[in-house]
Amino acid sequence: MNRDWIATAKTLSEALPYLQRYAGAIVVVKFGGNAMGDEKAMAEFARDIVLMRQVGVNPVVVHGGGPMINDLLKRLGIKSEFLNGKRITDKATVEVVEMVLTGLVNKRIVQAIMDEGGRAVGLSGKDDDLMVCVADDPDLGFVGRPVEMNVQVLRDLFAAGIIPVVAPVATGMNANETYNVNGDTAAGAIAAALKADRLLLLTDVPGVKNKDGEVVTQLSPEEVRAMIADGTISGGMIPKVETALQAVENGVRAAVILDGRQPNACLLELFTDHGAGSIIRSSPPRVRPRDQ
Ligand SMILES: Nc1ncnc2c1ncn2[C@@H]1O[C@H](COP(=O)(O)OP(=O)(O)O)[C@@H](O)[C@H]1O
Ligand SMILES: CC(=O)N[C@@H](CCC(=O)OP(=O)(O)O)C(=O)O
Repeated sequence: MNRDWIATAKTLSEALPYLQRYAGAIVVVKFGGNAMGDEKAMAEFARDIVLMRQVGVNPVVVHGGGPMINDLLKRLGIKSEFLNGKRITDKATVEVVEMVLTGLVNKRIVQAIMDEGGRAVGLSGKDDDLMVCVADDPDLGFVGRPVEMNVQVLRDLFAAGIIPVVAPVATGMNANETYNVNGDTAAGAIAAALKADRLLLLTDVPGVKNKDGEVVTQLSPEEVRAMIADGTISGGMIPKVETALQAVENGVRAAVILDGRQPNACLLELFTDHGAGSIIRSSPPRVRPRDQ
C-alpha cells in the first residue's frame, strides 16, 4: 500500500486521545491579519476550523485585520500610528476600522468556512451586547477595553452547530459609541467569559522568542512579565502575551501563541503530541504531551 496512506491512518489513530479530550471543549481562535495570508491559507485555516467542529469541538473565531485596515486608511489619506501594539483611533479611523473588520474581513472568513462545508455566522462585539467596552487609555482615543461580556449568543450558536466569527468592534456603555478593540484583547475577553479550554493566538511568527531569537515552547506568567520588562517582547506581541496572561488568570486552561501561516497549525496544536508555538499557563509547566 502507498506509504502516505499508512502514515495518514497512523496519524488519525494517534489523534484519538486528543479527539476524546477535546470533545465538547471550547476553543477560541484569534486569527490575526498577518496570519491570514492568501486565499489558499485562508481556505486551509477554514478547513481546520470546520474539522474541529466536526469532531465535537466548539470553536469561536475572533479575527484581526490590521494590515487590511492600514490599506484602506492609506487609500483614504488617513495617517495611523500605534502605541504599544494598539492603534491610536480617532473618529474617522474608528469608522474605517468597523467598515473593514465587519464588512470585509469578517465576511471573508465566514465565506471561507462555508466553502469548506461548515456553518458560520459573523457578528461583532455590538451584536447582542456581546462585548461592552470603556475607553482603554485617553491617549488611544476610541480604543476599547472590554468590561462586560454577554456570551450567551455564542453558546446558542454552539448549540445550533454554528461557528461564530467575531469582529473586534464593540459598543460602549453609551450605545452610540463605537470602540476599536485589539483582536487579541477581544479574543482573550471572550475566552475568559466562556472559560474556554484553549485560546489559540495565531500570528506570523512561530511563537514567543527569547533574546537569542529562539522560540520558547512553554512559558509561565512570571517569565512573560520579565520578557516584557526587559524589552525581549515588544510591539504587537505585547497585547498578545498580556491577553494570554489575563486569559489563564481568568479561568482559561491554557493560551498558545503559534504561527498561523504554518499549514494545519490549529490541528497540530490540538490533536498531536507535537504541539506548536509557545504555550502559557498559570500552573507550573508540564512535560509534553502538553494537553493534560
Ligand atoms: N519576543 C518576541 N517574539 C516573537 N515576536 C515578537 C517578539 N517581540 C515582538 N514581536 C513581534 O510581534 C509580531 C506579532 O504581533 P502582530 O504583528 O501584532 O501580529 P498579528 O497581526 O498576528 O496580531 C511579530 O511579527 C514580531 O515582529
Ligand atoms: C486597537 C487596535 O489596535 N485594533 C486593531 C484591530 C484589528 C487587529 O487587532 O488586527 P490584527 O490582529 O491583524 O493585528 C487595529 O486597529 O488594527
